[in-house]
Amino acid sequence: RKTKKTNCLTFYEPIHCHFLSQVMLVGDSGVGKTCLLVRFKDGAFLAGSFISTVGIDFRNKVMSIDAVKVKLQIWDTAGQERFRSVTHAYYRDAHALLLLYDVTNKASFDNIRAWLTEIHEYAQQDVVVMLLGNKADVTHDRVVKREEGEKLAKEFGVPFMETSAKSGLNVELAFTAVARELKHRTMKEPDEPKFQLQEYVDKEMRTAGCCRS
Ligand SMILES: Nc1nc2c(ncn2[C@@H]2O[C@H](COP(=O)(O)OP(=O)(O)OP(=O)(O)O)[C@@H](O)[C@H]2O)c(=O)[nH]1
Repeated sequence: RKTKKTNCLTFYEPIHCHFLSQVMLVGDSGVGKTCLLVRFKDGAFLAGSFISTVGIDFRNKVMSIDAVKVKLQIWDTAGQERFRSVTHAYYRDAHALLLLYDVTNKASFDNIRAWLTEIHEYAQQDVVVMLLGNKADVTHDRVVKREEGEKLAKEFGVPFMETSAKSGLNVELAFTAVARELKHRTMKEPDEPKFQLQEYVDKEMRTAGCCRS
């Protein structure tokens, strides 16, 4: 039996099943969007001087979710204000948005409300949004507590976790969770319950024994 939106043969050949999803990284300049993507794609950290993204860049990564191949096309957007009109044009086609702030930069956290307004204005209504507090490896210069991130995410009804492109903390998990949500939305049976993204990440973090104090 073929599913409607994909070319998946769900019962007979699940491994041949695949679909493409667009995931967009957004947030202020310098929060670590490019580094998060490089960590996810190549397993490395871009140390050294900070080169700001110009316009938009993208990379693909195929993930296997329950024997289904989910190809993520990940768009790394420029956080700088002067490229905003370029990024606006891409929102409409995004299936998921990873919205980042930097836990060592209060302004990047305060700007999350403005980013969410912009998402509301330009993205599809049912877009998956996840808030990420990046640079969680930094201890001495941290100015945004994890609880503050959780509170803001709750207020806007979006899932949340802290990440570190430097140490790799929760990077794979953030993309896996989004890929699972997208796979679920695309392939779910009518009577199947909704995928609970926050529950999934909390459970995975508990299993890994990390990140919740
Ligand atoms: N300690 C630490 N530094 C990080 C982390 N992620 C990124 N950085 C540093 O933060 C700076 C900015 O990272 P980028 O990934 O280029 O930031 P960006 O959000 O892509 O910036 P724009 O392209 O201007 O939008 C770089 O100097 C990185 O080395 C992290 O998780 N921990």
